[in-house]
Amino acid sequence: MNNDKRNVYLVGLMGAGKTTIGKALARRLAYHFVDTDHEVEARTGVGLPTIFEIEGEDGFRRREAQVIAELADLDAQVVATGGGAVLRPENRQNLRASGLVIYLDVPLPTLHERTRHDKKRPLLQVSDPRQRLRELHAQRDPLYREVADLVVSGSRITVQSVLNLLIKKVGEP
Ligand SMILES: Nc1ncnc2c1ncn2[C@@H]1O[C@H](COP(=O)(O)OP(=O)(O)O)[C@@H](O)[C@H]1O
Ligand SMILES: O=C(O)C1=C[C@@H](OP(=O)(O)O)[C@@H](O)[C@H](O)C1
Ligand SMILES: [Mg+2]
Repeated sequence: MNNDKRNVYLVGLMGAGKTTIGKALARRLAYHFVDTDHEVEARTGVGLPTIFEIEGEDGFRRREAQVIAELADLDAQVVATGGGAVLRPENRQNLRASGLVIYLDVPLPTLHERTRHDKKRPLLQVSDPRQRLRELHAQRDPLYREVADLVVSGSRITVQSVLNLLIKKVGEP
């Protein structure tokens, strides 16, 4: 991959498969895998719900931005970002400057199905998580598209389909 696109970043809403696809993609590319949520948890020693409880979403966003800024200095990383990483302009800038960005664009019913029993996503612990997902989609879809080099759409995105598009875009890794 060319010089200024050193990493691969996956963006998209909660449940899109950034963590799942990211891990498999890293194996296929022989890149290092980093999940920014896991990195924030490893650094703080507590889970995301606790961080949100103590520091609020803003505190979490600061920590997330710090992790992304550090990753932007590295090479050969597949990075699963958190769904809200695109909210901060500095993150959008860092992603675009240091990697190829892939938007996993998954239909809302699938996202809801995949996340409905989950307790680890603080933003979805509300009385109407479907409505929350709709709102987040309305707010963020334009931002995902703004940063993305590639958009992969569908309810059954496979690592192979991502890999094929990636190769079409930038050639064999
Ligand atoms: N491509 C996929 N096909 C089917 N299920 C998936 C796929 N990607 C993720 N999942 C499932 O959806 C849930 C959320 O996936 P995850 O990778 O954590 O999403 P994200 O990191 O984007 O929030 C997990 O239970 C995972 O097993
Ligand atoms: O969409 C969001 O704002 C968030 C998504 C989560 O990551 P996933 O997208 O991997 O679930 C995690 O960063 C946090 O709960 C906030
Ligand atoms: Mg994830």
